Amino acid sequence: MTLFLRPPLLVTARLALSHPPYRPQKVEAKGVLASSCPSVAHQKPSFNLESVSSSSFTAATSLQCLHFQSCSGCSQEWDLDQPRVVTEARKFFQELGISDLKFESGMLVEWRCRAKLAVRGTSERPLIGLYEEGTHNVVDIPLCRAHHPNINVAVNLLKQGICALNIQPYDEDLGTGELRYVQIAVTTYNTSLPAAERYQNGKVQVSLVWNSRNEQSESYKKLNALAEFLWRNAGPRSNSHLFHSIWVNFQTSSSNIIFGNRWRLLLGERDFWEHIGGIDVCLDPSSFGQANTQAFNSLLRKLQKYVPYGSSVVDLYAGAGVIGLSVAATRKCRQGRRLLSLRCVEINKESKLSFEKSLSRFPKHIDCNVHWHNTDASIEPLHWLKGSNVVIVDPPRKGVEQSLLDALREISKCKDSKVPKSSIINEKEEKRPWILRARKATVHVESKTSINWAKDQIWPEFIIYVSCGWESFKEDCLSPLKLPTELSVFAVQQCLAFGKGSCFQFLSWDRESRYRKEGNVRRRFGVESQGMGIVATAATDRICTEL
Ligand SMILES: C[S@@+](CC[C@H](N)C(=O)[O-])C[C@H]1O[C@@H](n2cnc3c(N)ncnc32)[C@H](O)[C@@H]1O
Repeated sequence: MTLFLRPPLLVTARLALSHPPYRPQKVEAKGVLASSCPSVAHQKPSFNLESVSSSSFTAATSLQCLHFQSCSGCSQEWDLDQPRVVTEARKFFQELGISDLKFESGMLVEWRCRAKLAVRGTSERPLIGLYEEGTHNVVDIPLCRAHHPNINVAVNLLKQGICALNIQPYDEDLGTGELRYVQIAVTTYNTSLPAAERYQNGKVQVSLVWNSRNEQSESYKKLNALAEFLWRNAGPRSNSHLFHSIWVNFQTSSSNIIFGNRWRLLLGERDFWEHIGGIDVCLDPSSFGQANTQAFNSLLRKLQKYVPYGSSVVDLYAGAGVIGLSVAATRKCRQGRRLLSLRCVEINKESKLSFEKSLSRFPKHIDCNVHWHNTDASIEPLHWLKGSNVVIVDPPRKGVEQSLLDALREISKCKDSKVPKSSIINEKEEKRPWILRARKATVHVESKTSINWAKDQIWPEFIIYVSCGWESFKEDCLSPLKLPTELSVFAVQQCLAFGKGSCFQFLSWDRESRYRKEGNVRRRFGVESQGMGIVATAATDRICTEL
């Protein structure tokens, strides 16, 4: 019995245009009957090259995706290096007096290293993909061009496992079935390979969202059989080692929330490392991870330069603290200047473990106070802003919460950054236990050398806004900017989603060289830089935002 590990080559005008073909590889599947399993090769291309005028068509910058018409993931097919939102962004910033917006394009296809896909259909004909626009009908996307190719390989193998083992995809209406979603993440961190080969040889972490409460459920045997099927065909002992690990997430809720609270590692390595922004980061499947690894890395490299030495940084919406830690590591001690403190604030308690693991590989010579708090940043926002001169916000698509915007506005209105003391209830007077709990860091590392700085007198001087929602970003950044603010919002990350998050590019407005010429570091970060930069990168995930 043979199975195709790689999706069979689909010969279409679209795919033949520019990118190299997949090489189908035969692997043995022991004891399973896969002959009736569907093959992606049977899909018919819907693309008609003749309908595209030669002048408007450039293979290198076109999506060339078979699923474009039906899938809601992408909304721009041509000129991916000139996303429509860039035009809009230019206009938006020009109206704010910023004309030197730079745009830098990252990978146009195969950039997505993390995907959450719904599993529907039947065991004979599983559908694994995204919802059709405005519906809950799943569109199968086996040849998605945005996905890292190994995500498609994993999906293809998963389909064969579903079919061979008679796994029942989830039925939303009835609440029945076994497999609801799959999250697939690719790590490109493999130091045994030359750097140039790491991306394409990324290893895949699969998380199967299983419709049962726990390991005691009847269907658990089937789940194990599916995991073993994947492992046998593409685990470390197979001809082609694709999988890094296989996890299960138990979820029985009838809501639209993808993940339940219970995660278990079934096979493979627990720790999933990536090297990004100059540091090693560990990302558990339960913690947030950026989808576009390369774009995020590039963003971090830019963002770091905006943080002056000697800063105290608060990273709100921090997830596993990747942004904060990478800033702390790269703004290290230099000529006596260093990052004084880093506080990360994150609502998802699952991110704690990833943060701790990343911290365990944090360069030992970097000495600053590091705190990670598991709480809602919108409760008591002034408490989180106090003591930091740099605020990093990286909110979900809906943008920054009103209470936090209000707090930023309040700070920006205060002369000399002096916020009324009454705004924050002090430690002794605060009676609410949940507020006190939130203020206490869940993870903390104190600096080895005592650092004296007047925490109470430090308030944010500037904000780095990392955004994955253009509409909410516009609203959010207009509100503080309208004010005669002392705050400078000067670096922004924005996902240039062609629709619901497909391709991500970079935009940056960079005054660095001008300021350097002036030789005035203070002005670079001071009240003068009223403008804002925008840097684009990966979005979160697509299904979540559509639900
Ligand atoms: C776009 S992600 C960014 C995560 C992180 N900065 C990174 O790059 O990996 C947004 C994060 O904000 C968290 N979050 C959402 N609402 C929050 C809130 N009110 N307070 C704190 N964190 C929140 C989410 O759990 C998620 O981890």
